[in-house]
Amino acid sequence: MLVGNWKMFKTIHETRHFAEVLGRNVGKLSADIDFAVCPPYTALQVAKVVLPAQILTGAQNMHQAEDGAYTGEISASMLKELGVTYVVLGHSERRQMFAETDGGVRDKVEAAQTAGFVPIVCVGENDSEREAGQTMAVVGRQTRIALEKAAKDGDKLVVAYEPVWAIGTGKTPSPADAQAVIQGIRKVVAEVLGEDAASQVRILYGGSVKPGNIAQFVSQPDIDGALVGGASLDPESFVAMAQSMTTA
Ligand SMILES: O=C[C@H](O)COP(=O)(O)O
Repeated sequence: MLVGNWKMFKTIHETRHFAEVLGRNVGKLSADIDFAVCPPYTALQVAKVVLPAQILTGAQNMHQAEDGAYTGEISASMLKELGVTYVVLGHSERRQMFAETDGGVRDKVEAAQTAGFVPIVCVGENDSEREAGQTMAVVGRQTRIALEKAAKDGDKLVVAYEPVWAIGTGKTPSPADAQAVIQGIRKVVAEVLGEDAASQVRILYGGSVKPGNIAQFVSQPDIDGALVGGASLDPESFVAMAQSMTTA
């Protein structure tokens, strides 16, 4: 699975251009890979209309309430109308800069699944937690709490392991280190949701993924794909990553 998280980049006009370029390159995309892009809310509609059908869309966040006085927030029913398939939840930028909590992510996961979306739950340790040897404790806690109210169906869930220190920095863990953490996350999914869900759930790696390094991550046995920020903004780079995955 290859997911582009565009963060606060791309206008409607820029999204249309990306989608048109991908449309011209659709023959290069393997049918064996699930593709998605997660544009800003304002560009979700044009992305859905112009992207090739093989590329699904995702939102970058969602409020857990059905509606209400929540200035600046967006609900599941609003995203439904936009044809969204996935919702990224608990991204470290939301945890760090917008005070998202483990319990809040758990409530959003439940609300997103109830609405029929597949949540992409992000977990990851920061630099000091890593240096203190707390990586598995942190991602284990984040995963366990996020899934407390989740469906026991691995097809309805994606988890993304994104070490905070690797996001947008050009630094990455070794593929073996990423594999070890993701294997640990899969064990936590098994504890919370059962073995069947753990074997079905897709667990992605994210953090400074590029066309030149994606193959070494997705060729690891427990890594089912990548959640990509910066390198997903350029359509040629998106296609190059898809092609590297095919040969991995
Ligand atoms: O959601 C995506 C991640 O934050 C990774 O971002 P990056 O590929 O720019 O490091």
